[in-house]
Amino acid sequence: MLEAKMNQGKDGDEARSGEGADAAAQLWPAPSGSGPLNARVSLPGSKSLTGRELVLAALADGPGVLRAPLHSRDSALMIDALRALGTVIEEIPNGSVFGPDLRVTPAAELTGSTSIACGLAGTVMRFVPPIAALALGPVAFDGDPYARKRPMRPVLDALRALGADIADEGRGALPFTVHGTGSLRGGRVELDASLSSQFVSALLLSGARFAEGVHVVHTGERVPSLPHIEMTLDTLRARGVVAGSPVPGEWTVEPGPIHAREVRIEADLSNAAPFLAAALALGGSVTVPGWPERTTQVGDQLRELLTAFGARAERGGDGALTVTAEGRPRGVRLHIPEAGELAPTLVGLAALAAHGSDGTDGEASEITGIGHIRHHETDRIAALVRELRNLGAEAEELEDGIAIRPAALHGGVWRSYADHRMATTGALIGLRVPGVEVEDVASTSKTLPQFTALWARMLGLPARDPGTAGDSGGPGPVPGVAGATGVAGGLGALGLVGISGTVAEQPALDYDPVKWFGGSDGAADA
Ligand SMILES: O=C(O)C1=C[C@@H](OP(=O)(O)O)[C@@H](O)[C@H](O)C1
Ligand SMILES: C=C(OP(=O)(O)O)C(=O)O
Repeated sequence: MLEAKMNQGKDGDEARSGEGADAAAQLWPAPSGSGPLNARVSLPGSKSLTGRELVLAALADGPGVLRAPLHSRDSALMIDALRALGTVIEEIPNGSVFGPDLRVTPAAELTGSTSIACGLAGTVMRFVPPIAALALGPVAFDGDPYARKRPMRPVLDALRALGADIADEGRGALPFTVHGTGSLRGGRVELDASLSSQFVSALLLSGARFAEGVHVVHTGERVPSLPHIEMTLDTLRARGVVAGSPVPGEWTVEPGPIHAREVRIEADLSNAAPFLAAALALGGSVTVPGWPERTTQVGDQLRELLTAFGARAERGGDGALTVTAEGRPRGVRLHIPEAGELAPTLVGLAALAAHGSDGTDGEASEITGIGHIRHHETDRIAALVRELRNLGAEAEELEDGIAIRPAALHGGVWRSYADHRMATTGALIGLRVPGVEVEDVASTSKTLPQFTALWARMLGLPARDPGTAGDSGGPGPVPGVAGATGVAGGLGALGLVGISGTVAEQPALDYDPVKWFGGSDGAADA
């Protein structure tokens, strides 16, 4: 059994007490401990699959059902967006602690004259505008403060070229208004997707409903996160749509019906990353059940990626993946343009490899091919380097990655920048480094509202009563964050962080897309 102790932050109770305190300013003392772990962690549904299946169900030729979907801030925003456009989405109780199934009844005619909140969800801000173009009437889009900095120009320009009328005052970013006319011509369009694969997925997901379908031709250098485009094609084909990639860098979707279906959403394998990585941080094993035999989720690459750090990864006959390790990650050299979503966890492991077993015998690492993660929930390269240095790491920004040299880590505040994967990376480092306090752990509600409770369960710590926030800290819900609402109601037993959590203003980072990508195409002004 793990010997775990709770880190008590410097300002401890004082920093956490006070009704209505800003959740973003709260510090969550990351539990540290000594292994070995022997844990089994079940995870809710995939963000990327839930988002796609919601969109396709809303565009389908009849009512459909999503079994075991994700319920989180991102999926709640997607549900709200589709409802605003006339889709009926109802909950079907299923007894799961992760929330109900969903019945989706497409609108007879998509309706505009509404507004859509994107939060910080790339999937909502990119996947919904093409649907809005198919609705009748203006649809105004906006999001969290930082969402206005995420690149949108390539997908907005592509939609215009396909026949849409979009007003963005030249920003190439949120806020903008799509003036839907009820239909879109579609056809061939060129677009630079080097900043995000979501630009391509956005056009493909709605493409079957365009009069001429869609043929997307990528014009830039590398397209990141290719498995996510493969996932888009896969979900389309499963609904009878003719979709493919005739040559690398080009994708086609034929016009035609998107068939309604009942679909079971796989567990989120990217959200498995920090949990499986914990086996490398502390030693022992962590098992995630429900690991699909075949999947388009990039999280499946964790089997190889964690092996590179020195772990063993085995998928058992029962469909559970177990990662086992000795309790000290090795240094790595990884080039992972496909797996940017996993990068924060892998960088966290690299920092622990550099720390070594006692801060004196660390190994260097370099993780590259991830320049596009500067455009995720925050500039993840700058944010990771800044927070690692704050804990004593020798970390350096590369143009498309991060280099880490051996150095002893120490405790301190780990800022999250409203980024769920920054928060979970702080928790991972805190397992081995006492005294790490994660600011805004509530940001994990973006894709995993149960993060702190599942983390506690993995460590054999009691999950706190949701009503006792503000005490000595630990893996309970975050004080000052609204309780579970809407579709996620009733998950209190897991002590989840509310999905309607406070939106955090992020500390300023030197976010300069022009500097990093040599052109302003697709990037909002910093
Ligand atoms: O389509 C999707 O569901 C996603 C695509 C990827 O985006 P990028 O291509 O911008 O990396 C990924 O990182 C993101 O978390 C989810
Ligand atoms: C990049 C991510 O999210 P988004 O869908 O908002 O782009 C992510 O979840 O790591």
